[in-house]
Amino acid sequence: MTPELALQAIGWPLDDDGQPAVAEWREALLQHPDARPVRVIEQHRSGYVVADGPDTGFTVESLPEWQRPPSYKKGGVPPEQRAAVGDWVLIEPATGKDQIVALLPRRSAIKRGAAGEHYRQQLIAANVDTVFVVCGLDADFNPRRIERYLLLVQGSGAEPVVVLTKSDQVDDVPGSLAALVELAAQDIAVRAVNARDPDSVAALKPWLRPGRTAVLVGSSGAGKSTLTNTLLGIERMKTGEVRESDARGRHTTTHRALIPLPTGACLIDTPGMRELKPTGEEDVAENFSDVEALAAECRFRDCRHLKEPGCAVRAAIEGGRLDPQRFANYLKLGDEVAGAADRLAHRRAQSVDKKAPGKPPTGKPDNRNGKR
Ligand SMILES: Nc1nc2c(ncn2[C@@H]2O[C@H](COP(=O)(O)OP(=O)(O)OP(=O)(O)O)[C@@H](O)[C@H]2O)c(=O)[nH]1
Ligand SMILES: [Zn+2]
Repeated sequence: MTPELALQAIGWPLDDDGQPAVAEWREALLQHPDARPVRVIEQHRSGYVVADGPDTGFTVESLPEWQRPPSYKKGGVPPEQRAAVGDWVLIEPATGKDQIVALLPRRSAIKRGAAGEHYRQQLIAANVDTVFVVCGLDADFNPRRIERYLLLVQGSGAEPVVVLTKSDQVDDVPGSLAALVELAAQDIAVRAVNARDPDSVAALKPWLRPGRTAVLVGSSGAGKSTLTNTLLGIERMKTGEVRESDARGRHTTTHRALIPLPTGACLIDTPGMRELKPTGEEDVAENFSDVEALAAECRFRDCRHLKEPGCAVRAAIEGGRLDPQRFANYLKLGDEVAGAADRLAHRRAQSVDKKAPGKPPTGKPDNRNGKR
């Protein structure tokens, strides 16, 4: 594999003349004749892990101005202007590690609001061509959640494609598609697939041409790992089995940030992209009213649905009326939301402390009674 083709396999938009298909990138390469492009696959405080092809990864020194804390006003660079996963940077040989000398302009940037008192943006992935918003056609099917994801993708520069999985498990696929009819009206592609079937998943190939980068987003159990496996043609990632001993939802998938596909495209898999992290304000009960209704029938009010007698939830699972995976997911999301809610409450308590009367004024307008 030539160096150019190795780069293409991890998303480099290679043109017929061997140069990148982005004019600004060509210019940047001309300005740095000793530099070569690499893609960021991991971001750390001390530096970056980058790749120059499939199955490579090495650390490089970041630009000095990216190492200063964001609060450092003079010469400090705000976090969203520093390289993130998916970014292309130019590196030059230096004593010790190679050194980043430039960040190539982003073709797209997927961001989300970070939970917290102060509004803060978080860059999740850069230079993504396609965001597959994955949603099951089974009980997971939720047009409102799809809209939430689409909102995240909107304005990023990446194209959203809604992928409805588990088409083999439901009778009324047209009915679900009808519920998304407004999306088609907005020119957003919607594809129903059986994520386990390569022929069916082939419907996504138009977005997986060589040099293209895609990400899969969607809630747990939507079928992202299954889709990835089918696209890879091998059993690479562990798909979510019920985590009996680990119902608290530890991730079983082995993490790898850049996954080259046989089609010539690549997938970026960052934890932040796999799911929208709950902010702590979500109501899990709303999404799992079936489980909540069952739980209300358990003999003990504080039933944890493990081995307690008179547990209506376990009875429903054993009787085939409740999908154990759905229940496992209910526990997992419940834990996530509870954890996030704790952090949120903690942070709010801290900010109340700071604004407690008696402290010297901060010079900022007093918004003690204002709404957040
Ligand atoms: N029959 C059928 N089963 C599917 C399909 N897509 C996913 N599944 C099953 O649904 C379950 C969850 O799928 P995963 O691929 O693990 O879901 P995920 O989105 O990767 O979930 P997390 O790793 O928790 O984020 C697995 O048992 C899959 O085999 C599909 O199209 N058809
Ligand atoms: Zn119970």
